[in-house]
Amino acid sequence: MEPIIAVRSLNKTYQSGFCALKSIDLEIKRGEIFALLGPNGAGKTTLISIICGIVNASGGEVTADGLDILRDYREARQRIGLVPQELAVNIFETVWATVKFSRGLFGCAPDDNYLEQLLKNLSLWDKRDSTIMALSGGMKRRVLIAKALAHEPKILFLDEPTAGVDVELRRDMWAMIRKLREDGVTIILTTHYIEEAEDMADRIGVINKGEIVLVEEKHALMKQLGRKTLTVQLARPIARLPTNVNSDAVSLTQDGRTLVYQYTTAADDSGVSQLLGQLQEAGIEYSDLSTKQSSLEEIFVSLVEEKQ
Ligand SMILES: Nc1ncnc2c1ncn2[C@@H]1O[C@H](COP(=O)(O)OP(=O)(O)OP(=O)(O)O)[C@@H](O)[C@H]1O
Repeated sequence: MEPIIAVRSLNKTYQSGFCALKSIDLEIKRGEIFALLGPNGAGKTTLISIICGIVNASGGEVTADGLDILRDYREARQRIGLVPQELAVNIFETVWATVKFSRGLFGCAPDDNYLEQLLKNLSLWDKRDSTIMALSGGMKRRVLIAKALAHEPKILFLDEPTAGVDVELRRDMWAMIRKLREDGVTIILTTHYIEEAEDMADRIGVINKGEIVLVEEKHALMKQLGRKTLTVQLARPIARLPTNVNSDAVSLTQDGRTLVYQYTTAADDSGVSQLLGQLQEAGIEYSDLSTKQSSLEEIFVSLVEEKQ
């Protein structure tokens, strides 16, 4: 299937001479939730801004829903909704006027029923006659989402949608984003909250210093690069590791009560049963076993560090 967004050899050098994007190639699949992760200044906002037609690229090309973002600017832009990081609305306007104006801006026929439902979904219907100024921070963020969705885009970009949002609202927003995906909207989000990507994304792209470091299915990424730690609680403390256990892979805590073994989840044979067999051979009893999977955060940090 044709990707809904195709980015080819995209470069961006700002007027200052700073090269923010270096030959980016990226395809976004129809209907997916794609999370773009990267440290501060990696180029996430620059990339999104180019796709949305806010910043000009220095080279390369981008299509959205098969339309060239430069040649077919209006049509391509009509397919896209953007929730920016910062408030970009007239704070003296009401919520209702804001979304209505936004729909008109993209040349869509008025549809008050759609806008009513949209505001209801975002728990903003009661606030439709309030000015933006009179809303709480979380409500203002929801207005930005309503504004981005007012013209029924097929593609929604969310630039750090939940930064500075409380836990409850964050959970509501995640649920809403999933619902949009069910309705067929393709979602691209940037985030610093790795748990957000871990929880929601189908695929993850990592960008660092203007380069795409990796693009992968989330599950495959976690499987490939994931590490697991097995902790064995011993029934009685021991002074040193038994000689039949490989001391490169297994360590004993100082109090002699716990063994720690790290292994990769990609390998067919984890080595766990071998270790337990060796303990049995050496006559060492254990009282408990637990395993912990490395988080996406640990994977992400190691990926970015590798490239430093
Ligand atoms: N208008 C500009 N002129 C010059 N340099 C810029 C401009 N806008 C951004 N940059 C630089 O480009 C780089 C990428 O910035 P960008 O905002 O795309 O990063 P980001 O990944 O979105 O970061 P953050 O996570 O902090 O939002 C940064 O080094 C930034 O200083």
